[in-house]
Amino acid sequence: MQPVQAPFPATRFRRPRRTPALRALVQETTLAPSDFIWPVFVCDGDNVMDEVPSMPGVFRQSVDRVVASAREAHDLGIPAICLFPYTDPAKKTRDCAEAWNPDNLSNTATRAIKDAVPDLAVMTDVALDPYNSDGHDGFVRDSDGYVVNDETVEALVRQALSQAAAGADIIGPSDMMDGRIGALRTALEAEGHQNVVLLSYAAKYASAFYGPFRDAVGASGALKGDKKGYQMNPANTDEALRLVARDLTEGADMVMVKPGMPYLDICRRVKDAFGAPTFAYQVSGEYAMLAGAARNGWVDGERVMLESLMAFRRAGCDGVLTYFAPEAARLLNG
Ligand SMILES: NCc1[nH]cc(CCC(=O)O)c1CC(=O)O
Repeated sequence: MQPVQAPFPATRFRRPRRTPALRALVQETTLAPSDFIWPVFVCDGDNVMDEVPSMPGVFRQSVDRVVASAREAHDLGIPAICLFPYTDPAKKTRDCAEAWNPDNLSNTATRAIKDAVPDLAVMTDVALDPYNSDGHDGFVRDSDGYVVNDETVEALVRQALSQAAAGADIIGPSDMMDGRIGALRTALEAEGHQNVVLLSYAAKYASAFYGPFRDAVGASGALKGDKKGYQMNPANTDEALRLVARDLTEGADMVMVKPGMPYLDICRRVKDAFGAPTFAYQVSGEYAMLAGAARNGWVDGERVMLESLMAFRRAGCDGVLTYFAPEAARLLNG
């Protein structure tokens, strides 16, 4: 782009900023409820709404309540909901078998939502951490604590197939193992799930901003060590582009950058380089910062929320996973 402008006073940038009507005409980016995917935490029980202490305003919800939330999301114009299970610690094992139980919480909730609100897209998470007594996204090797890759990918395939069978529209592998997108795509094609969308967590960083999420799904206590052996180093950018290229080549339909706000440079580079549907995840720690400051009256909660979400769109994202989805949608709908 070659900006052309006359010298002052022929050019006055404040002219089109003078009134709301003029500002609306020159606005470059838009934000709408259709840009959101709403992540929700599912727990056992009936009529349970259990607030996550480090995420004020975010609740673990039993399946009946999640169905009500799904209906609410659909009514607000939010196209998709993303399920994260809070698994009973007694069901967490080293072989993570609960991950592909057809009747686990995630699959039960998926079926219930698709039954009640068929037009809402359901996204599910592929990774072993909610089911792993070691708290990791993959299997941990006894001898040295290494999170093994290829055996984990086999388990992720079983998990994803159970999610597809339950009716998931979008599957989001968040595990960062190598080769999983190709393995998932091959298995989905072979098992009759040709139309399941893969939204790859392609550039997922080893971030401290996931802390409140790990509380929400009960993984904090279980996790031994950190995830730096499979999630990305926050210092790297070129590697993110290589990962996105790799995942698109293996059959990802959409790609994600995670976390969001501290990584908008990555979003912009990914969108510019590939032009693929690009999403960012405004993660739990980002939510906690904004919602916590708002609760304390230190920032204007509604305005920082909408400004932060618009920033994702400005950075080139087609959409954003955000815990603010229903609140933001209500405001945007006026
Ligand atoms: N597979 C794990 C997973 N899937 C989504 C999140 C984080 C989401 C958030 O912080 O909001 C994480 C946490 C992690 O990698 O430890």
